[in-house]
Amino acid sequence: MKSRILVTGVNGQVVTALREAATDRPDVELIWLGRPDFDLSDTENITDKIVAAAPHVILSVAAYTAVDNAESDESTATSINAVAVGEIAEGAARLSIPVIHLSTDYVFDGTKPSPYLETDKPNPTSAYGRSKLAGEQVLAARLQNHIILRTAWVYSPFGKNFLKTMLSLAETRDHLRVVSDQRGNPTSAIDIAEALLVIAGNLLTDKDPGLRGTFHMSGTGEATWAEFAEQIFQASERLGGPTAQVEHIPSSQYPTPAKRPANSRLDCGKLEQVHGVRLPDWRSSTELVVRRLMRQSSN
Ligand SMILES: NC(=O)C1=CN([C@@H]2O[C@H](COP(=O)(O)OP(=O)(O)OC[C@H]3O[C@@H](n4cnc5c(N)ncnc54)[C@H](O)[C@@H]3O)[C@@H](O)[C@H]2O)C=CC1
Repeated sequence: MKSRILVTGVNGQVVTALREAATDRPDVELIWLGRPDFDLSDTENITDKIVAAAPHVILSVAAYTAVDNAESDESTATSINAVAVGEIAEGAARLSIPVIHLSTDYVFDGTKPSPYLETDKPNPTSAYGRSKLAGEQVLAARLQNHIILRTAWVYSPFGKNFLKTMLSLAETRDHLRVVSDQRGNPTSAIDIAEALLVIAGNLLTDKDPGLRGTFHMSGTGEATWAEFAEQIFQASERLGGPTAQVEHIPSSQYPTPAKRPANSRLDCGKLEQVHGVRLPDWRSSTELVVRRLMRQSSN
């Protein structure tokens, strides 16, 4: 029997990667609920629509992801990232199915000197981080059969992300100033999508409570944004694409409305131990994404 997997969102980085990942999986039937028919800011109808779709598992991917805009629009961010997640949990509870929910490194304040563990206390410093933490809490309170997967620094050939911004800026500039006092784990949406399908399979075949709960899932290896940019340009230059010199600057020289954690690194050992999932090294995945974008632009 095919696993019927409901994904929230119809586009965006991870959703698009999931569409691709499912195309060569005859054992998986992906269904999407997204705008305009399914709007997470219209929290009234979410539960009924989920129940009507009758999935075996839900991948809760869609979110209000405009980190800086959330500072001046926290109520919308909270409605989409937390209140709606409670309604998704309610739908799952009615169907007795699991929810796998994506969350973020921004639930932490970044003051820890080493990678964050699932047991570390969240302390978000931004409105977006607070809204995502509230989503985690509402899900955990309403549905035992859940996984919260915190990821970070997502990039891909799709949608908007740092990697695509760097390549596009390098088309017109030969020198870029990039923040070098924030450290994290760049994570490819393509790798996230593959992992989500494995983890969904694990939940559908095994009722063990040990497989449920909160897990960290980011690319293997770490970087600052400046180092990430340098790696992108190295790959791009090798493949005949645009490149630029990267000047390392402190965050104080690149002020943003939302405060970002200085340390975003996530310890992903628990996910590997419990689910057998370890995402590839961020450098090799960066190369793959740059390669794909180069191919697309030459077609
Ligand atoms: N992008 C990043 O660097 C990180 C993302 N995450 C989390 O990963 C998940 C996926 O992120 P991305 O794919 O990068 O996001 P994205 O911004 O590329 O896509 C967001 C998706 O949410 C949908 N969406 C937004 N508002 C909606 C609404 N009111 N109703 C229905 N759908 C709505 C969009 O249509 C889109 O499908 C999100 O839950 C995000 O919080 C976690 C850590 C880092």
